[in-house]
Amino acid sequence: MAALMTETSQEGSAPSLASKPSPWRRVVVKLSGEALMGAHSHGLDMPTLTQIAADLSGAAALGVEVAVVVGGGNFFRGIAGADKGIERARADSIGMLATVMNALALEYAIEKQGKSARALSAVPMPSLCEPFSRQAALHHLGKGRIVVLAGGTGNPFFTTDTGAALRGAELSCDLIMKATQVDGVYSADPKRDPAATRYEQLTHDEAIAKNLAVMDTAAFALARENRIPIIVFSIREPGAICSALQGHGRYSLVSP
Ligand SMILES: Nc1ncnc2c1ncn2[C@@H]1O[C@H](COP(=O)(O)OP(=O)(O)OP(=O)(O)O)[C@@H](O)[C@H]1O
Ligand SMILES: O=c1ccn([C@@H]2O[C@H](COP(=O)(O)O)[C@@H](O)[C@H]2O)c(=O)[nH]1
Repeated sequence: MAALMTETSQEGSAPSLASKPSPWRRVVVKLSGEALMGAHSHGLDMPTLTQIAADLSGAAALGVEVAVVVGGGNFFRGIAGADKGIERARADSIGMLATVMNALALEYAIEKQGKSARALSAVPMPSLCEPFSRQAALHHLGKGRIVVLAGGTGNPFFTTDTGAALRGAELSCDLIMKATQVDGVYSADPKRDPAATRYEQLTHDEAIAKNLAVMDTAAFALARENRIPIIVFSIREPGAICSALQGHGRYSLVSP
């Protein structure tokens, strides 16, 4: 396990995780729904799903217990539905269903890699997958299975970022890995502001105070309260999850 915390410097200028006193034992990966659509404008791209499933399997092979909270932005976001006139709580229900679709696809793709996986949903739908419970998740993690968590928190008016922070806390994860479209936390949304500058390291307090919207405030606050560090990195790079776990690659570290 200590091998995960390599003493070598990273390829980029991101901060070293090598100084963390204990190695990563259990992590929660927040996987953007949009990451699953590849070059398409929505939906699932099988080669991309396969690549991410291989990366997650590789992470488990490093000896890390891996839980994945999957987003739904490739299919539906509640806020977008509300903008079109759907009552927000109802729109969020549709959004949560989107995350279940992604979780089922990801569970399948991981199993195709020869790695055992279990999808657990915060919105019970037992004919499709197991309902989420802390006990069930810990049981599967203990068996070495990759746990794919669907439905976010199970409640409207939240996002899967908050779901990841919540599951990170209740499953005693020692790291939240935000696998997204950008390679770190910026001073502003880099997709909208080309002058935005990238942080190598910052605190939860700074992320909240400066309203850095790569994750929502509730997620940053929950992680801060439970003293869980977050790394933000681009999932577009093949093997990005394994690299980040080994302290390589480009990421921003958010820590207490
Ligand atoms: N300060 C910032 N630093 C970095 N990215 C930011 C910042 N502010 C906004 N963003 C945007 O946040 C996005 C990531 O969060 P977003 O919530 O959109 O996606 P997600 O939660 O990863 O996944 P999903 O596709 O499932 O909704 C980035 O792609 C980036 O454009
Ligand atoms: O706890 C939650 C998590 C998610 N939702 C709804 O699902 C969509 C998709 O999730 P993303 O985090 O945006 O990928 C989200 O927009 C919400 O509508 C939810 O209601 N509760």
